[in-house]
Amino acid sequence: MSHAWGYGPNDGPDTWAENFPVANGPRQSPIDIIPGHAQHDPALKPLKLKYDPATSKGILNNGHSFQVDFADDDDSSTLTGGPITGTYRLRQFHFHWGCSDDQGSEHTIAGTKFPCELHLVHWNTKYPSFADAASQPDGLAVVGVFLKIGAANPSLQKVLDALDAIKSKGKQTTFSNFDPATLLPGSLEYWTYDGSLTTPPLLESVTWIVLREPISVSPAQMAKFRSLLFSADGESPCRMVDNYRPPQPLKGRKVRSSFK
Ligand SMILES: COc1ccc(C[C@@]2(O)NC(=S)NC2=O)c(OC)c1
Ligand SMILES: [Zn+2]
Repeated sequence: MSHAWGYGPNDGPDTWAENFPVANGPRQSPIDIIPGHAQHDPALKPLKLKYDPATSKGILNNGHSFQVDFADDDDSSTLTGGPITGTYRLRQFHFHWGCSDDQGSEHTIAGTKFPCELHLVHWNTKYPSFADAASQPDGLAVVGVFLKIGAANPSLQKVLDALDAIKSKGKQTTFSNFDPATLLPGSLEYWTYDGSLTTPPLLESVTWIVLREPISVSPAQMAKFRSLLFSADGESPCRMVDNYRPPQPLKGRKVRSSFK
């Protein structure tokens, strides 16, 4: 049985627990990060992100967001270091955004919302596949990057230029030779905590690594995100906006920082 879920008044985040009871679990994401409550952990290692542009394959409108998918059959594009042990392979990246520039991110910083948030999804190679890893408590590691209104971002523009080809749900096209490292800020300082996927099935398998420094996005570039549709061809058009889950209860979890 397919459990249709979305971000609207009848199928949005407040309804997800009906079909996915883990929505009320002990390690749900996103959260509101309060910098003064985070504890600096000097044992945390620097993040090491090694990405090969040759691994980028395609870009897809999945009806909830859009994602850029990567070849993950070897260790060409990986995350190591940081709070994780071992090697995690890059699987995909995607975004969450709002209907206006005053909302859209999933994580918030002392209540502050950003207009957009990038998620770079990696899976633990101690497991045989992404699908196996997604059900394990140490299976995934997601790097979250905030987007803040400012100058137009040339690297992001390469991604946005592909959106006309994937306007509606189910559309995809090739997206080759893209280096996701060009979407990272200058500093890789981060907060980290144990959490979950932020859409159904909301699996509690994510080590979150949220970067402190945002990247820039222009108002015109935000308008491009909002040109996408949740709906498929032939359905009544529904603009893809506000595809974010609000912060969830911390339930005693500690948030650590890699910086003082
Ligand atoms: C079954 O595996 C899944 C399912 C959904 C997502 C997407 C998402 O729920 N997770 C994050 S993080 N943001 C999201 O929107 C996923 O991403 C790793 C993996
Ligand atoms: Zn996400």
